[in-house]
This record gives sequence, structure tokens and C-alpha cells, in this order.
Amino acid sequence: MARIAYFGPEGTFTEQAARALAGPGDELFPVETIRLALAAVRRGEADSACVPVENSVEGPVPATLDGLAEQEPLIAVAESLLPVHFSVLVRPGTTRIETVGSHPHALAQVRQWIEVNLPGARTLASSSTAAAAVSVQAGELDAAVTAPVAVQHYPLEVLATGVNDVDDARTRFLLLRRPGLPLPEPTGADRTSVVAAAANRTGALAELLAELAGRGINLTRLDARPARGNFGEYRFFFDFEGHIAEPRIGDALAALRRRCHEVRFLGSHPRADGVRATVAPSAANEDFVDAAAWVEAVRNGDLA
Ligand SMILES: O=C(O)C(=O)Cc1ccccc1
Repeated sequence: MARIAYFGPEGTFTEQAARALAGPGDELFPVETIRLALAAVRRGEADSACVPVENSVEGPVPATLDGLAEQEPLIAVAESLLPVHFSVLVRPGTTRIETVGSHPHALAQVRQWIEVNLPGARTLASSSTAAAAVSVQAGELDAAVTAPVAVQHYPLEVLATGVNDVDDARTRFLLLRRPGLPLPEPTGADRTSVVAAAANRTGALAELLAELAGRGINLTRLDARPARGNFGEYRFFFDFEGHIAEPRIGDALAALRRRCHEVRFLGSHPRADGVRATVAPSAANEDFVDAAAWVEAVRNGDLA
């Protein structure tokens, strides 16, 4: 039985993702922020943490990226992809809506709906969608933009559902744990994540990308976040197809390690969408194994 900390409170999208990722008998508990969820794992209070990492409309979740680049390393061992449809919850009997709260990612995805349906309402950021529901319950906000399940957790009423401006919006969530245990087995439909700090000079990022492209590795995400200490210095977050257990991926990671003063492996795990890695001609794992065996043989004087 594992203890899983998730970005709560109850009724967040992250809780749904955590339930999808949990095994039978696992115990889930909410924490208030993404930072606290990661801290619970680092301190050993949880075996793993479930947090959002990227959204198809709003892009990366900065708190997760920064939280993974700093402090003790954590490793992503699984992911979940959830459709995100939003509801608007109010206290029963509400007639006037002057304030609407939610997680900034949620507010950004319902702007048009609010402009048309709640003109003049002020939008206020909450730590999560469900935290906004708690504030509505407490009378601090008039309405909350939440996951549809939130109404099951709070004594509120549904004013509207399906209020998202973009259909088919999806969010990807990670299950993270401390290093030290075996990685998930490769499946052929895997994702590997790393964060690297490259030198601040011409072509540094292009050179890293060339290391991946040259090995026929398909990138699935690239984000830059400020390194914080030094204005103008960035960390690059790479997600790409493949698993560190594969020779071509190991080879690429070794090249990133050579080129960067800081590289952190963030995990290799099966993709939630099951999409299998595309492999460019002459970049299959067998090609790498064969080429390495040939070099070894030549070194040993076996082949001319
Ligand atoms: O606040 C939540 O419910 C979360 O889990 C974060 C989030 C916010 C908006 C879209 C997807 C996830």
C-alpha cells in the first residue's frame, strides 16, 4: 500500500488523476500546493506525489517544472492524461456574481465564457480549482470554476457546465517518487524527461537539440524556465519519446551530460496515450548496439 500526496483539496482535477494512477489499497491525501506535494515525498511523508505538468491549452505548469529542477531529485514513474471540462459552482440561491475564482490555468481556459456570461465579474486566482470552491463556500467568492466532480465535495450548486472555451482540452499529470527504486520497464511507448542548464552562448540550445535529432529522437515538449540565480540564464526541460533503458536514449543522455554543466534525469515511463516511439532510419536501438559492437571489435583488433 502506497501513500500518495496529491495537489488538493478534494475535488481537484489532480485528485482524479491520482485516483487513475493509484493501485488498489493505495491511500490518497490532499496537500495545498504543488510544492507541498513534492515536499511530502522528499520528506518521506508520502511514497509518491501526483501533480499536473502540462495542459494542451495553457502549456506547462511552472510550479511543477521549477519544483522538479530544484532541491532533491524526484523521478516520474507514471503519467495520466485527463480531459478538462469546467463547471461553475455557486452557493445555492446566488443571484449576483461579482467575483469568480479558480486556478490560473482554469481561468485562462474559460475567459470568453466569463466575458459573455458574467460580464463585469472580477476573476481571482486561487491555489487550485477546488480551493476556489472552498472560498465560495466560505462566502469569499461568488463563483468558482472547477472540475465537474467538485460539486460532490462541496455544498454548492452548478450554475453551468462545459464552460471551457476550447473543446478537447487535456492536462497531463505525473506520479513522482524518490530515486532509488528500479525504473518502470520500457514498453515501446515511453516518455523520457530531463532538465538541463546549457551555457549562455550562441548555439548552446541548438547543439542540445542536434544531439537528439541526430539520434532520430522525437521531442514531445520543450520548455524554458529562468534558472533564477542569474538573470538571462535558463533551464531547458526536454520530454522525448523513448526510455533510458534503450541504447539510443542512453547515448543521447550521455551527450547531454557531456554538454551541460547541470543535467537532471526526471524519469522514463509509459506514455498515457500509448503512442509508440517513431524511430528514424539507422537510429533503431539495434543500429546503436551493432555500431558499438563494431567499434569494440575494431578496438580489439578483430576487424580491419
Ligand atoms: O486546480 C486543479 O483542479 C488542478 O488539479 C490543477 C489544474 C487546473 C486547471 C486545469 C487542470 C489542472
